[in-house]
Amino acid sequence: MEIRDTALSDVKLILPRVFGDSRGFFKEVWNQREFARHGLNVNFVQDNFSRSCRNTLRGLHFQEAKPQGKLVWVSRGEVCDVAVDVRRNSPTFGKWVAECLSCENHRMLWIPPGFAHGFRVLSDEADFQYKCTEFYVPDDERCIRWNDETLAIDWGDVDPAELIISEKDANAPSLKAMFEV
Ligand SMILES: Cc1cn([C@H]2C[C@H](O)[C@@H](COP(=O)(O)OP(=O)(O)O[C@H]3O[C@@H](C)C(=O)[C@@H](O)[C@H]3O)O2)c(=O)[nH]c1=O
Repeated sequence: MEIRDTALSDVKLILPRVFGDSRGFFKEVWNQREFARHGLNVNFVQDNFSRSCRNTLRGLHFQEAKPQGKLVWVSRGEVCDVAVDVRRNSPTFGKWVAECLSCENHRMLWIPPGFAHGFRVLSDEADFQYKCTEFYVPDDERCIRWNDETLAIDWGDVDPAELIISEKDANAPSLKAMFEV
């Protein structure tokens, strides 16, 4: 398991070792000792799985009082995954990183607490899995508009009219409205 820095150094790109053979492949997706070796001492309490069709966009989501760290990967299909630093006093507040995660490239992201997260599905369908360091607290959940003009996230080549977005996400406030910045 290789753990690399991204443009936002607290967000890590994880490259599992993939053992392929005539049956298929094997990989470890989470190894506490490997994470700890890189200074990541995390305690996961919830595992999530979502299935989405092409051009579904989920996000951007975070929890305010009980921020969740997330280890995310794709077990079928391909997504453009985005993490946004929303830690108020961070020098990189409002900066984001995007990474293409797929069942082919085996890439995973570690998104620490204090980041908003979202993804767009690039394949016909995508199975998205993630481990969380805090339980889901619906009242604590916050959403930021996916096409916020301050963030200006590059979601790739897509007609916004073709995106499939929940009502909650479509009505999410801007970064400015959320943080009064
Ligand atoms: C996230 C979540 C949702 N739910 C329920 C609430 C709701 O009825 C239904 C669908 O919820 P949502 O529409 O919020 O699902 P979704 O838009 O997939 O939410 C997820 O988006 C990605 C981008 C994240 O980063 C996640 O942390 C999570 O916020 O599932 C749970 O029971 N537990 C959970 O942990």
